Amino acid sequence: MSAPQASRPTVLDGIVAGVLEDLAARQTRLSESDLRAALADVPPARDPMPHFRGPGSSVIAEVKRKSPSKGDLADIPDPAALAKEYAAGGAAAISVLTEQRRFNGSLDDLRAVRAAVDTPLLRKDFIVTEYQLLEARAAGADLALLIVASLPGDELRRLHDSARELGLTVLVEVHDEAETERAVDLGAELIGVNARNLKTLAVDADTFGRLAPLVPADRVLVAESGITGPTDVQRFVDQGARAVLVGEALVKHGAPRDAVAAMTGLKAGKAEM
Ligand SMILES: O=C(O)c1ccccc1NCC(=O)[C@H](O)[C@H](O)COP(=O)(O)O
Repeated sequence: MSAPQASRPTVLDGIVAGVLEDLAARQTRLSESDLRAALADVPPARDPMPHFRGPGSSVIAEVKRKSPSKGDLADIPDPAALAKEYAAGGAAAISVLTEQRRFNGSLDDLRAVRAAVDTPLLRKDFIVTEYQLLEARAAGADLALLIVASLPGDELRRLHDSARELGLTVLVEVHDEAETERAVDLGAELIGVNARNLKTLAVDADTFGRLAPLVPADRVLVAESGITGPTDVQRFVDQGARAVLVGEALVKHGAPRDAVAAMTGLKAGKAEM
């Protein structure tokens, strides 16, 4: 009998490996106890849930320079200026990609955006340790992303509980049926369905419609990736999304404030009218 084949590392494995190397370097500069001490000066996290549960679609507008699937998207020399445009357009939250190697983001971007707007902020990264949650809160984030695919076994619950103890709202991201079941069992209040397949990086717009029925109605569903404009948003709202997370279409748009405004406040059922 031949030995079992080790499964090949996925795109996600590669990203997380780089994230862990960069994290180790930061941890040598700032100990976890010093980071915890710094939290004493940070105001409490904002709660984005009332906005998401309010009438019409909410937009989580992303600051995203680059991605593994598309390469360079936009320069964004001043993320704070872009965030102000998003806020003026009515974004319910702003997502800042802080991963450096593949997305060209940083915690400095998050801090700059925090200083510029009062809108709830999401640290969008590949979070696999409590230290990264502490960094998120210390930089002024109100939400943190946890990707179910990168958190096996008890890790998901452990980090979810730690994030909640820090006052962070958690966006729990799923890609398929099994991950959705784990998110629901966890009791996640905010569940993001990411249409981007992490093995092929292709976006499948039907993913949301497939997974949404598996999520109880008391949870808030976010549709993520590949959303190009109000027509896409309307389709996801009709399928049960309360919010959409949009990166590429906004960073490439000449008028991001107007683009956010056009995606905000859409109500289920409008598409049939
Ligand atoms: O964007 C990628 O190529 C990517 C690849 C691997 C893991 C994550 C990736 N993106 C993170 C995101 O989830 C998106 O930035 C977010 O959903 C916005 O997507 P889009 O509107 O399509 O830029």
